Amino acid sequence: MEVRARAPGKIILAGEHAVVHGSAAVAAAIDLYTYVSLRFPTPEDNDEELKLHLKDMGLEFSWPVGKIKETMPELGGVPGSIPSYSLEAMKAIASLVEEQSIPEDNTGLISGISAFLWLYTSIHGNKPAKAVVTSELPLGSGLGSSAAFCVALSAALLSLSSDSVKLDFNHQGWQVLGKSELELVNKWAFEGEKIIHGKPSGIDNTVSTYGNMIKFKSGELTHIKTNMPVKMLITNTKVGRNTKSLVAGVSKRALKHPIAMVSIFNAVDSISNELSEIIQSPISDDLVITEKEEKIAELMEMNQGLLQSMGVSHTSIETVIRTTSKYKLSTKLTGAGGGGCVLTLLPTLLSGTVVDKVVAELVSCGFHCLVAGIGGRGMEVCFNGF
Ligand SMILES: Nc1ncnc2c1ncn2[C@@H]1O[C@H](COP(=O)(O)OP(=O)(O)OP(=O)(O)O)[C@@H](O)[C@H]1O
Ligand SMILES: C[C@@](O)(CCO)CC(=O)[O-]
Ligand SMILES: [Mg+2]
Repeated sequence: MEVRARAPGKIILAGEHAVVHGSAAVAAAIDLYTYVSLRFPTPEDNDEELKLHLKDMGLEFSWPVGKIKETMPELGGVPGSIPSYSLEAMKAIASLVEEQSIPEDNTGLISGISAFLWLYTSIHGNKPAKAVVTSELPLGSGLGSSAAFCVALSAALLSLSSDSVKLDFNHQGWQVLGKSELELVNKWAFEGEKIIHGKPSGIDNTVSTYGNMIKFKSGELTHIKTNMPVKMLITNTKVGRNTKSLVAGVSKRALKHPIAMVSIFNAVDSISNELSEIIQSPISDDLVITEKEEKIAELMEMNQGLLQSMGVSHTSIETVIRTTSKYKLSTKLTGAGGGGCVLTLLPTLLSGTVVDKVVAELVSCGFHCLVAGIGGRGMEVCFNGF
C-alpha cells in the first residue's frame, strides 16, 4: 500500500512573530506544495530499513529498523495519542541523525530529518518503510516549507495507520480528509514544527492543513471568507535564515524590553484584526476595491515597521522595499524574515507593464520573483493516479 500526501506553503499577510506572543495574524495558503509518498515494503521486498529520500536534493537516508529499536526502546506507535517528547527520545533521534552523512551545506536539514524520525517512530514504531519527499517550495525562505513538510508527512503517516484516519480508498485523485482527521493531522504536524521551530505558534501548520485564508490567535483558528482578489508579488531575496533562531531572537528582545515589546505586539494585533475585516467586508465596485487595497498597503507598511522594530528585517528586505516604493508599491516581509521572502501588494488596476518593470529591477538585484495563487487548497491525500 502506498499513499501520497501534499500540503501547501503559505504567506503571512500580517502578524508573524507577534502571533507567537499571542497577537492575531492573517495567513493564506499558496499553490506551491510539498509532497510526501509513503510505502511499506511487501514481505517479498525483504527490506528491513526505514528510508527517507529527499528527491530534490538527491539525498537518501536509511536506518536499519533493528538499530531504531535498539536506540529507541520506548517507541510509541499510537497514532491517536501524541506523546510529549522526552529528553531521551530527542537524544536518541539526534544520535540516529548524526550517523547519517549530511552534506555540510545542508546542515539545516538536520531539524527536518529529526522531525521525520520523531513523527515516523511515534506513529509507526520501528516498521520498515520508504518515504519520498519533493517540494515546490524554497526551503527556509518564509513560505512555510517546514510546516508543509510536517503536514504532508503527518497526513501520509496517519493515512497508513490502520484506524486513525478514515479514507475512501476508491476515490480517484486527491481527496480532502474529514474534520476530525484534519484536526489530528494538524496536531501531529504541530509537534513536528516544534522540533524545527522551537516555539511555533501553530499558524503555519494550521493554514497548510486547512488551506484558504485564516486568522489565527492563541491557537484559535478563524476561517476568513472573502471575495476580494488579493494579488501579491513574492520576492525571494535568497538570503538564507532559519525560523528557530529568528523566533528566539524576538523572544530575547521581549524579555529585555517587555513593556515596549508588548506595545508592539498589541499594535500588530490591531493591524491583523483590521486587515482581516477589510478582506472580509463585501465589495460593491472597483472603487471599493481600490480603497481597500490602499488600506491593506498601509497596514502592510505599518506591520513591516513593527517587524523591523522586532529585529527581524534585513538589508536585502530593505532593498526590495526601496525598489518597490519607487513604483508606489507596498512591501513587507513574510514568515520569519531575516532574509527569505517578501510580499508586495499588486493592486487590481496596476498595469502589467509596471509589474514587468518592478520584476526586472528586482531580478537585476539578484532576487527571484514569483506570483503564486493565494487562498487555495489545504492538505490532501491520494491513493492512485500518481
Ligand atoms: N521538503 C523538505 N524536506 C526536508 N526538510 C524540510 C523540507 N522542507 C522544510 N524542511 C525542514 O525545514 C527547515 C526550514 O524551516 P524554517 O521554518 O526555517 O523555514 P520555512 O518554514 O521555509 O520558513 P517560515 O517558517 O518562515 O515560513 C529546513 O531547513 C528543513 O530542516
Ligand atoms: C515567525 C512565525 O510567526 C511565522 C513563521 O512563518 C513563527 C510562528 O508563528 O511559528
Ligand atoms: Mg517554518
